[in-house]
Amino acid sequence: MRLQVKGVSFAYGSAPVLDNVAFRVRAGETLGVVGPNGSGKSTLLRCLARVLRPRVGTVLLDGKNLASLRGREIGRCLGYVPPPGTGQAFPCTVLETVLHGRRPYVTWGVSQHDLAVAAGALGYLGLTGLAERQLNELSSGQRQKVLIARALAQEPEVFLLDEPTATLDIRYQLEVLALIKDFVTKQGRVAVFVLHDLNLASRFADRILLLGEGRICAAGVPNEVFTPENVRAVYGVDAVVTETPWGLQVTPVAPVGAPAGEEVTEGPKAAVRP
Ligand SMILES: Nc1ncnc2c1ncn2[C@@H]1O[C@H](COP(=O)(O)OP(=O)(O)OP(=O)(O)O)[C@@H](O)[C@H]1O
Repeated sequence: MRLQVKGVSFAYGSAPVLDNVAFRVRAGETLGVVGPNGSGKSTLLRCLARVLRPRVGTVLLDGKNLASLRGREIGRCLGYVPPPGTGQAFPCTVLETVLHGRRPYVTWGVSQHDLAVAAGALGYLGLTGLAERQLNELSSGQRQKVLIARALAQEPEVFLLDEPTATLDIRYQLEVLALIKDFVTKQGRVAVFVLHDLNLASRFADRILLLGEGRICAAGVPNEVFTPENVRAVYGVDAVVTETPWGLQVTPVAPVGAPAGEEVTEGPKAAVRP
């Protein structure tokens, strides 16, 4: 399954938010969408998830216009996890919520296979012991894991995850992104995730899209995108970028224009101001 975004522009009313955004994600690839607050990341993901309709441009899945998908086909193609804190927690148990991810496949009743897939997703996220708990009685991180488990149970062609790790502890930040990357790579699917953590993005995204004010400022593999110049230009932050065995380490040092006293006085200064 290949995702192709062609010239997408979007405005809330008269306020433009996305301007001519275009990119492709190949089967088996993960794309990390990064950028400052308000740069349009969530809006882009909502356009891909069909929550919003782009004013201009098209989104194609294997050449098929996303706008033409109907009914169950949408659920089989797109697994969308909204950012933490979005919407109400319904009066459902954890298991019921995850089973809801099987809805695009269920014809008459829930099958043993559906139950096994849901149980597997609960197990991956360490939620098995919480299966009978009410969703609205969970912590925000636990609730986020349930929504990720529901997307996993959905086995979609394209995962769309908006800040999936924002409320997760460091263990599950690594586990969730590794799990999705592994699934996508092995099954030839696609994942697009919005992340604020540039280090996680560098580690788990094959390619990066750096958004600034609704436009693509840089795109490519992490080494091409996460340069001190790009971080400075888009975030207004001086940063040190170092290579580690686990991907790039982007260390924000100081906002551009900060008083001299707030800057680092030791370390690889040459990388901060090349
Ligand atoms: N429902 C809405 N109605 C009007 N304007 C909106 C709406 N949602 C978002 N916006 C505006 O659109 C712009 C992009 O918002 P968006 O949520 O896509 O940014 P983001 O990059 O995801 O930001 P953040 O990192 O803060 O989550 C912002 O200026 C925001 O104020």
